[in-house]
Amino acid sequence: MLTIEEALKIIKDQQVTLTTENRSLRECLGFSLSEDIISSFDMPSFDNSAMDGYALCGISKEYQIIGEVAAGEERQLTLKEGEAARIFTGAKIPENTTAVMMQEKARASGKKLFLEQEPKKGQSIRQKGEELKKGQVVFEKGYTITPAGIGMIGSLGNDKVEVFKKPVINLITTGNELVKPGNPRPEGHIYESNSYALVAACENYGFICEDKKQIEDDFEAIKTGIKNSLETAEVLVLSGGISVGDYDFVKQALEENGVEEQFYKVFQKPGKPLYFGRKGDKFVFALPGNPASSLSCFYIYVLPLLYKLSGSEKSGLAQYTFPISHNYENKSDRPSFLKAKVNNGKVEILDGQGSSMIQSMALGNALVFLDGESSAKKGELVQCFLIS
Ligand SMILES: Nc1nc2c(c(=O)[nH]1)N[C@H]1C(S)=C(S)[C@@H](COP(=O)(O)OP(=O)(O)OC[C@H]3O[C@@H](n4cnc5c(N)ncnc54)[C@H](O)[C@@H]3O)O[C@H]1N2
Ligand code: MOO
Repeated sequence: MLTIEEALKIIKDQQVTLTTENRSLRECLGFSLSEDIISSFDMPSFDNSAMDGYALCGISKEYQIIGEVAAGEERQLTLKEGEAARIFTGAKIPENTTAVMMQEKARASGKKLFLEQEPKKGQSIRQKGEELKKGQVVFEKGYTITPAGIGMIGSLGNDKVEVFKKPVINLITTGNELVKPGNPRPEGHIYESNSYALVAACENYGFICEDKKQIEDDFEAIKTGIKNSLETAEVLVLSGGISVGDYDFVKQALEENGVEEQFYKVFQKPGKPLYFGRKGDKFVFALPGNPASSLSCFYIYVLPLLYKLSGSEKSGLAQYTFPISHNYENKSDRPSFLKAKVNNGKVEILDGQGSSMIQSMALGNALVFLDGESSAKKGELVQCFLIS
C-alpha cells in the first residue's frame, strides 16, 4: 500500500495545463496571478501629508500661515522659510516643506501659528515612492489574490487582472442508503451529508463545485453518471463505493470510462481506500464514503491538486507545529490525521476519531498528524494542518 508521502508526490508531479483569463477587480478574489504585477508609477506618486495640520518650512516654533491645501488639489503651493500652510491628510505637500505638524500640537491665531515643540525634519510626510518605486514587482505570478491584494491592485489603477482559471469541479455521491436532508428517513438509511460538506469545503478555499449528483449503488448508473460528469468536469470528486464491498462499483466504473488509476489505497487513517485517477487533462478522486474520511482526504489530497490546477503558490493546508495539551496514544497501526483543536498556542486531540464521526471535525480546526502506534507526550510539538 502507498505511503502518504508517495501519494502526495504523485499528485504534486502531475503535468497540468493551465489556462488564463482576464477578471475584473470585483471578481478576482482567491484567483492566482498568471503574470507579475508591476507598479506603473511611484507609490505614493507625490509627497503627501500623513496628518491634518500644518505644512511648515524651516525648523521653528512660530510660522506665518500663507494658505491651505486640501486633498485632491492639483495646484502646487510653495513655502518660504518661516511660512506654513494649513494641510489635510492625503493632500499634496507644498514645495519646500520641511515637516508637517498635526493640528493637536499647534495653535493658530489669525495668520500666526505657534507650535508646542519644533518639528523634526520629514515628520508626518509620506514620501513619493516610499511604498513602491515605478517598475517594481508588486506581486509575482502565482500570488493568490487576497482582499488587501485587491486593494493594492486597485490602488495601482488596474480594474482588470490576468489570472489562472480555476478548475471546473463536479461531485458524485453514491449509496443506496442515502437520503437527502429534509426528507423522511426510512429505517436502515442515513442522511446524505458528504456532498454538502465537500461543496462547502471547496467554497471555503475559493473553489466552486459546479454540479453535484446522487447516484444509487448500481454499476451502470454509476458508469453513466461518471461519463456525463466527465464531459464538463476538470476535477471529478466521488464519495463512497470505493472500498471492496459487493456494492462498491466506483473503481470499475472509472476504469470502464477510460480513467487511468494513478494510485489506489493509502496507508493512512482515515481514508485508506482513497483513489486518484486521470483521463487526459481531467482528474478524478474517489473519496471513501465515511464522512470524516472524505473530508480529511479532500483537505490533504484534493486541495493540493485544486491549487496546482489554479496556478496557485499554495500547496495545501497551512502547516504548523504546536505543543499538545495532553498525552496521546495513537492506537491505529496506520499514520493518522486526527481531528483536533488549536487554541491559545496549544493543540488538543478531540474525542470522536472514528472515520464516520464528523462532529469532532466540526468542533475542531486542525488535523494532527501522528505516525501509526505512536504516542505524544504533553507539551511535545506535533504537526498540525490548519483547517479554515
Ligand atoms: N472488508 C473491508 N471493508 C472495508 C475496508 C476494507 O479495507 N476492507 N475499508 C473500510 C474503510 S477504511 C473505509 S474508509 C470504508 C470506505 O468505504 P467506501 O468508500 O466504499 O464507502 P461506503 O461503503 O459507500 O460508505 C462508507 C460509510 O460512509 C457512509 N456514507 C457514504 N456516503 C455518504 C454520504 N454521501 N453522506 C454521509 N455518509 C455517507 C456510508 O453510509 C457508510 O457508513 O470502507 C471500509 N470497509
Ligand atoms: O480509512 Mo477508513 O477512512 O479508516 O475508515
